[in-house]
Amino acid sequence: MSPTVLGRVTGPEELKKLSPEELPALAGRIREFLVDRVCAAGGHLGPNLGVVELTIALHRVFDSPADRIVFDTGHQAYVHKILTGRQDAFGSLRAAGGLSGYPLREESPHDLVENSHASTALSYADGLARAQRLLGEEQRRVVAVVGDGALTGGMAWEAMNNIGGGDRPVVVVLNDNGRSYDPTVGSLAGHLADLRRCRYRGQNLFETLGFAYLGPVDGHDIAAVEQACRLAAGLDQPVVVHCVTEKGRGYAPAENDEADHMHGIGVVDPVTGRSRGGSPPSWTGVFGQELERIAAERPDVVALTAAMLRPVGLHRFAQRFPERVVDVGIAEQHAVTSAAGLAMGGLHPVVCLYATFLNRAVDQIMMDVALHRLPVTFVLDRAGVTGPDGASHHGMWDLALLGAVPGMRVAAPRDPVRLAELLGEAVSAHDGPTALRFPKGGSGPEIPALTRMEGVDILHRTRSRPLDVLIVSTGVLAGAAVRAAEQLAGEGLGVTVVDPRWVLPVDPALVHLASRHRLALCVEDGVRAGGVGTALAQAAADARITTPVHGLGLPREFLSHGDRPGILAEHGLTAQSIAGTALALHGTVAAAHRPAPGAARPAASGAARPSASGTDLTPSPSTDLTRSSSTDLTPSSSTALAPAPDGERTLR
Ligand SMILES: Cc1ncc(C[n+]2csc(CCOP(=O)(O)OP(=O)(O)O)c2C)c(N)n1
Ligand SMILES: CC(=O)[C@@H](O)[C@H](O)COP(=O)(O)O
Ligand SMILES: [Mg+2]
Repeated sequence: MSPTVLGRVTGPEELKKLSPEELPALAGRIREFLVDRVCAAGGHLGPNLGVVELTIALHRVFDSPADRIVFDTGHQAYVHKILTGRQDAFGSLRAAGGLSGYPLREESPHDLVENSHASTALSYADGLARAQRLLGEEQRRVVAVVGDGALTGGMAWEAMNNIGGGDRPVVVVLNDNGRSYDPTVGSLAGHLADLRRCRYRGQNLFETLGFAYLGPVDGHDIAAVEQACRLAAGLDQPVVVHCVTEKGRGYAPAENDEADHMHGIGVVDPVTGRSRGGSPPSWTGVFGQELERIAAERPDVVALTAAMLRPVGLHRFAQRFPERVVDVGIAEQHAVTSAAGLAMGGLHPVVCLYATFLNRAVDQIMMDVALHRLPVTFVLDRAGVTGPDGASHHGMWDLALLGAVPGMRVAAPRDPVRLAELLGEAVSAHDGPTALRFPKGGSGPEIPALTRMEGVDILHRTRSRPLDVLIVSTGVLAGAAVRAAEQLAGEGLGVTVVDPRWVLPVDPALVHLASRHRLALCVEDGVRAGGVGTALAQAAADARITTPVHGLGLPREFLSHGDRPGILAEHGLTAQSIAGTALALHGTVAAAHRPAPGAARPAASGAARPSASGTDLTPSPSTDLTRSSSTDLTPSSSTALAPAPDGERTLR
């Protein structure tokens, strides 16, 4: 096997020059390359090992980027990246500023769609094919590569309906590894299994819907896939090329991994396929265990997942209560409305999703659940900054979206103890929907409260000082907020840190607390605009409270990939930055209200005042105090500060 065959492929043109005899060696080298790089960086290994030959064939038959190749979901596009000139960038896979784990237009003209949310490729393909026809560019082919899992999504069938009903020659390459859904999940799995066994030649769903059908093709036989694709490319109608592949192929640890053939992995030892170090209990694990405990006492509790049984922590629940867990496939919208039906029927459904995938089902949450005030609990894993999966995976929109849903109560546990407590409260609610959000990764230590006041946990207070700053911390930012308060206390400020636990809608107790302070700062691991800070500012304005309310969170932008701590730091969500922001804001507020007739008004400045302790308390990068502060969420700029009266030194 020539080690240089991979190095020679610097783009599709070079790939096309290889002889058929050289291709098995190329496939072997690509597999070695994938195992080496993905085990070192983490990422999607199994899906890519399964599409090596298929992707080689696609790039030899079609002429990308003139022909449009759209990868559904995009987690299986590593081989495509290798073949389109990006081998050298794999050392930085999924790291900040490095190669994205999904197609990314700025990386290459061969990348069309920046995705990760499944089941969209056929719709893109439909639109691209229509556009080409209208523009007279029909010599360009449109190819959608879609997995059997992605094909369980409703959008895929909305597109199939349109494509099959027309005569646009879209080529649908179905990458069927039979892995991404439980055969009991749906009837589609059974139909594909029948097609794989060449049965039901007279009852082919794709043909019935207006597609030509080529297959089943051995997806690891490059010549066979090439032949089928060339045939498909010559047809003047929509066509499905049904390729049968094996997820994780060619790497024993992935082939033998029962979970999902090493679908998505962290950093692992390439020899064993196992991670080298132990990791602390994950939020997901704590949740799964607690739901199982609750379900043992509450026969009405049922769980739903959209093709993510293990990733959302329901594996053990499913083993123990197989009748009480529903995996709907990649079908978040259906999951939500089906949960509404379960609730109408007298059960308490717990819909377990990644926060980013909640976006798919906002209308269903609003109209099918909330309008009917149904007791459905949404558990949003991977909320906030997720990290290496990038822009489409950060679960940063949920607070803003759910904040708009009438009757929705949202909780954000700060530690595993609160997760258990809040989950219990959520499934005890009978009069409307509830949601719980927590991030990706390890759950961390308990953060005890000093006291609980009207359901709000007081995490820190400086009793002997004036009440300068109220920090409202949401969820896991509590630890950073408390450390920030300790730094601020060292600077002579009186600071209170509270964790409302139920963050939306805003608890009136928070508004009252804000009124006792000169300044309120809300910190959240979500988009700032429309989040908890915005809601608190609105509630304060409605109550005619004049304390300025500032928000510290994520900007309304698509944030690229990197590691979670790095991204949080970049956006001012560390103890140091929270303290710096609070200090700077407090300085501005105090200066603005210092009566100094004749004295020059101090210019508002983004710089924190010099630190007595010598600590650099630079405000967060998102706090620009020289402009009308982008973080000032107080609705009316004319509101004046009303300091707490003298003597009001304790919380009430
Ligand atoms: C809307 C949405 N929900 C859930 C997911 C999580 N997810 C990522 S890949 C995947 C399985 C996809 O299966 P398939 O398309 O067959 O690809 P395979 O991994 O088998 O290659 C799922 C459920 C997603 N990406 N998008
Ligand atoms: C493509 C996709 O949506 C999932 O595979 C996701 O990348 C997994 O993320 P986690 O690694 O956080 O489970
Ligand atoms: Mg699959």
